[in-house]
Amino acid sequence: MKILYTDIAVIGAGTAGMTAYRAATTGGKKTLLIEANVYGTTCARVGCMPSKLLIAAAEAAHALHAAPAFGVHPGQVRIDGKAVMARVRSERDRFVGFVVESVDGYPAEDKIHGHARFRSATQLQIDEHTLVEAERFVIATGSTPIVPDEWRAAGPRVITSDDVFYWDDLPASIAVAGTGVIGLELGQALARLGVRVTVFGRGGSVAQLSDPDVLDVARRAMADELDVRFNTKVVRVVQEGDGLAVTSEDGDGVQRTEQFSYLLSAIGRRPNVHKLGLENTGLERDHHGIPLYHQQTMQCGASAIFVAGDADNERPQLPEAADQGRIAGDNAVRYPAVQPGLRRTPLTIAFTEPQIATLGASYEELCATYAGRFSVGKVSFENQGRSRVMLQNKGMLRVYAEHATGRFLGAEMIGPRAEHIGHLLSWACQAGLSVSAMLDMPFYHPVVEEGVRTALRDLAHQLANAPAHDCGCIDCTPAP
Ligand SMILES: Cc1cc2nc3c(=O)[nH]c(=O)nc-3n(C[C@H](O)[C@H](O)[C@H](O)COP(=O)(O)OP(=O)(O)OC[C@H]3O[C@@H](n4cnc5c(N)ncnc54)[C@H](O)[C@@H]3O)c2cc1C
Ligand SMILES: NC(=O)c1ccc[n+]([C@@H]2O[C@H](COP(=O)([O-])OP(=O)(O)OC[C@H]3O[C@@H](n4cnc5c(N)ncnc54)[C@H](O)[C@@H]3O)[C@@H](O)[C@H]2O)c1
Repeated sequence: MKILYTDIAVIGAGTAGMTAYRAATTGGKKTLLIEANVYGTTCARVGCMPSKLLIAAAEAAHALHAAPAFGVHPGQVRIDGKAVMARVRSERDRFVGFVVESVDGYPAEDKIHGHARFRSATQLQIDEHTLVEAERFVIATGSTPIVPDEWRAAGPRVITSDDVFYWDDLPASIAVAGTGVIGLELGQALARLGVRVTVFGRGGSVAQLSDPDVLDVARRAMADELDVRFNTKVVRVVQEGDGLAVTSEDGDGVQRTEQFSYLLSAIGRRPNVHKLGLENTGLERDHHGIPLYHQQTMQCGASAIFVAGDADNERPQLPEAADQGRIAGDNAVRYPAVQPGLRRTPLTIAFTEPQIATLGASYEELCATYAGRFSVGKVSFENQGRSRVMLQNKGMLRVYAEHATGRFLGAEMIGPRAEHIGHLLSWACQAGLSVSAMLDMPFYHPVVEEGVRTALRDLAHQLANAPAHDCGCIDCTPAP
């Protein structure tokens, strides 16, 4: 076996790994980037970009469907599934091309192809061909969609989001298991493109939401348009002809078997920390097998091993993979004199319609750590002026602030323009603004942001006139 010596070895050439590699080489260290699969990143190849391309097509179809309510009649609408998927794939390939071009620019001697596995805290084995001796390591191995074995046994019609973006036509029907971000984004987009879709949620969760009031509105908003069945689990999947028979069971134990072309397993993603030989490193790990690490330095214990991106499962989103990769790469260079890097205010956006955003501390986190010490303000978008003008008057925003100081802590929402409102509020949160300082900011008219002002006014009123928010017994309600 070939033996290579290097300062830093980065495992995984996704967003986190590429950012770590660039930080490490910029820091003047000899660095190897090891990738088991094809280059191009999850985000560009099968994640953020192709999913948003599919959603963009779905929005175009939906705009035509919604037009008659404004007195605009587009006539017969025809969705050409082959053309939809051709654009998704060709634009996706363009984005992937840019990433591959970047990797092509890295010196050939810095890149190794193969599956990396720790043999010790200083040595990796790559497949059966190479041993890498390194002083420092960055684990940036990403995550993999979860598919229960009993579903997988039903054959190739049980798929994950990875498969959708390789279709060359839209299917007739699909069952989606999971009401997380992937299940709802893809389920709604496919339904808008004329596919018969049923989404099964084993509980009542909706994407990343935890606030019970927002969740309640979100469940209704999703069910208004989509066949989404909460508290209904998939209990059996059997191949039948060239499709599947999917049996589900609702909260009353009533079972129902229906036929679909596919079942999309969207029940979460598992960090790729297994089959990595972490047991040979001496690192302390949590019950998922993820090494314990410091959230500001990304360092695993006091070791020379750092972790970044979906692999640590802390905030599995693209901007986080980039931030964490940079911090891990910088600190691998500085090791042992590691430094805290910039971790930003948490922000998540689901590109459903209405969009869903959370930022800062979630309601669930506040109830766990701030119970009785925060206040809540809210607005419904039902009668919000601009939202009604656009016929997008669905949703709710709840905003949170520290009771003693009025400092803004976070928000959860489903509603129009949530991708922009999420940014606006997360910037206020990171800047440490108080609710009164936020209310001093300009608000134009007529804009959806006037709804944000209504929620903040309500929050200011709660801060001044009401006792701090009592979360009640959140343990008494069933888990989503
Ligand atoms: C359908 C979908 C939609 C999404 N939409 C969004 C969105 O809109 N916005 C957003 O912010 N985020 C979104 N995400 C999440 C985002 O894509 C991920 O958080 C991000 O891509 C993770 O980057 P990463 O570098 O951690 O992992 P990856 O890009 O997956 O990179 C990990 C790499 O490590 C390699 N690897 C694994 N194990 C080994 C090993 N042992 N040896 C060598 N190589 C190995 C893998 O082959 C892979 O190339 C979406 C994800 C999905 C699936
Ligand atoms: N817009 C975005 O930023 C975006 C889009 C897509 C994905 N992502 C990232 O990808 C990650 C993974 O997404 P996801 O939707 O797969 O996971 P998720 O964790 O968001 O949701 C999984 C859902 O499946 C349910 N579930 C779990 N086990 C189940 C089972 N056995 N049967 C039925 N339901 C079950 C869970 O209750 C949950 O509602 C997300 O955490 C997110 O960070 C982000």
